[in-house]
Amino acid sequence: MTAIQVDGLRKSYGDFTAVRDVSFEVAQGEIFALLGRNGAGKTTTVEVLAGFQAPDEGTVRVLGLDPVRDRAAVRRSSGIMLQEAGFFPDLTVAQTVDAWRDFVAAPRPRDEALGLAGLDAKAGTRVRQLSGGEKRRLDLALAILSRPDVLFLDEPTTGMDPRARRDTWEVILDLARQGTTILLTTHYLEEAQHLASSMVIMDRGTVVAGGGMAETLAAQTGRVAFELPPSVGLRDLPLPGATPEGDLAVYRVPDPDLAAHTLLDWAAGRGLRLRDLEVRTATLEDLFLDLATDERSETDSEKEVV
Ligand SMILES: Nc1ncnc2c1ncn2[C@@H]1O[C@H](COP(=O)(O)OP(=O)(O)OP(=O)(O)O)[C@@H](O)[C@H]1O
Repeated sequence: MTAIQVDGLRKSYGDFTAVRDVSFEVAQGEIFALLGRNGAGKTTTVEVLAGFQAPDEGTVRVLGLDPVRDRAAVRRSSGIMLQEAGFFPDLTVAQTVDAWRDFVAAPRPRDEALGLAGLDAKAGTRVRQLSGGEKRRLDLALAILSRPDVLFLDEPTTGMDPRARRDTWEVILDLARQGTTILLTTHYLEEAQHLASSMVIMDRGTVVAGGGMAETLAAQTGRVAFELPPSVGLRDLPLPGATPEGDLAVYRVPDPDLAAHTLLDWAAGRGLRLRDLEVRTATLEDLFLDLATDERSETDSEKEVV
């Protein structure tokens, strides 16, 4: 079943169009990543989905409901963790959770929410004494208080140390396993690759890539790089298509393992060593950087025309 549906979304601030013709769907229980550079339109999209802003054009549905028209029902079944939460600095963590519990029907017990967010040890600490990463955890504790069916997480692990980030990933995966649909934005591409089964990449308000995470990455080329042995030229190599990058010969190929085998066999037959050999399947970061490069070359060619 589709939990989140965005179809032809457009949202402007005055003359500036922040989101243009954005469409995607998120299945129930799925973790979906909304990716893009600063200003791409991710937060705007999340705010429309959460009913904080009305779309200018297009249709948005959360659990089949219109977040603006059916605002109360959408609020009841969704949780949201935005980038800047307003806390009362003098309340303790426990008092903050208790205050929020008053606004939620059938909330989780306080200790359960704090436990899930990894904040048990901080219950008695005043909010103003929390670190940046701990504040994000408190945000998460509040967002999951109502056991939401749909959870919007806007950069949920910003400011967390690597351990806390991994712990938070476990919480997010656990929630998804229990059936929660999760839409997250993040600048940590490793995080998106680890958590999400589908994604879209936005740039300047539009979707520039998207689909299933595994399928999208499988369609990307991997990389094989090594230092060219002395007195060997690119043309001597057994596979065509190598490009020079400094001292390295670099292949971008669909099956980097196979290419590496061929190259190693060839080198062994000649008593050569392939120093600094690196064999990598494509990562989300490669895709992201490739898109950025394409865009730069587009801009360059536009400049040439002008
Ligand atoms: N209230 C507003 N008024 C005017 N412009 C806005 C407003 N909110 C956002 N924008 C602009 O809309 C664009 C998209 O912003 P948005 O916050 O959705 O991007 P984002 O992808 O979440 O970026 P980041 O990764 O930096 O959080 C930006 O250029 C931003 O300056």
